[in-house]
Amino acid sequence: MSAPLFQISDLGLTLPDMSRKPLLGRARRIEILKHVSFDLAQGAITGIVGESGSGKTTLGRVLVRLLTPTSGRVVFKGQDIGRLDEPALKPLRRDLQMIFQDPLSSLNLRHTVGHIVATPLERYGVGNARRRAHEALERVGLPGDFARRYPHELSGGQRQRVGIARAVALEPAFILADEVVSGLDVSSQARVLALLKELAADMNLTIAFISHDLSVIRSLCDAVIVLDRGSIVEAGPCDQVFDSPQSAVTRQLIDAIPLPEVDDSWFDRAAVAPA
Ligand SMILES: Nc1ncnc2c1ncn2[C@@H]1O[C@H](COP(=O)(O)OP(=O)(O)OP(=O)(O)O)[C@@H](O)[C@H]1O
Repeated sequence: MSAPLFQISDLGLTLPDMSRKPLLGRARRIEILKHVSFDLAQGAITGIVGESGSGKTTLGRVLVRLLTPTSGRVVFKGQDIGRLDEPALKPLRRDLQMIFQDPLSSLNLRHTVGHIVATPLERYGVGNARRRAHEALERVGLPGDFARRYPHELSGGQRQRVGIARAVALEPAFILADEVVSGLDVSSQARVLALLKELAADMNLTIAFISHDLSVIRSLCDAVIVLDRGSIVEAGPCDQVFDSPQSAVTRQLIDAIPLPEVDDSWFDRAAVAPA
């Protein structure tokens, strides 16, 4: 088995508490992440779940080093990126990509889709940026004339594909996907999830997938981490955690999964169906 892409040990993060008036001019600090330790296996999709405010997004932002940990180690490809300054991080940034929840706010609406996907490639000095952008768009199922369109001319699912194309065009080692299907209808959700699964397998991509929707996590992820108030309460292979949850927090989250909607016609069909 290959070494984990990420090894996180005893990670802690405190931030100034902006919700309260600073005492003597200094904001009180609050502990957002506490003693967080886990590995992310190379090529695996790991779900990060937990109630609102449990620290999912904060943890994700530490993984892509948008936030600097206060304590502990965040070892990525053998280097503790929590300790690196921006110049030292620069060569690693291409490997650490993000896909956002709301593609409309993360895409520059004044530019064509082709330009949006090509821009990071140009910034990293990748040759043939335009051609590679077209290839990335084809890879996510947006061929031909999509490169010439503008984000407002696309559906929500198509816009999310542009965000995915922009990330995968850089051929990163890791993608953080934070609530990326929450804004989509059920069939677009299913198509985007299938695409992520296919890309992870084809490109040996490691993905951390943050979601409040456990049914989505179950259908997509290999492993899952359950957070509660900034700490991990349970982690393991997805089937194991869902089939025999060990923590009360996990059980509550699983119990809260809504049952699929069943209308009257379902009962009619069930009544006439052979046993
Ligand atoms: N910049 C910040 N300054 C102070 N507190 C913060 C900051 N960012 C987040 N927090 C707090 O940290 C905690 C974790 O927030 P985070 O956004 O990571 O949770 P989450 O699990 O992603 O929640 P949600 O599912 O609602 O998005 C929350 O209590 C939040 O209020």
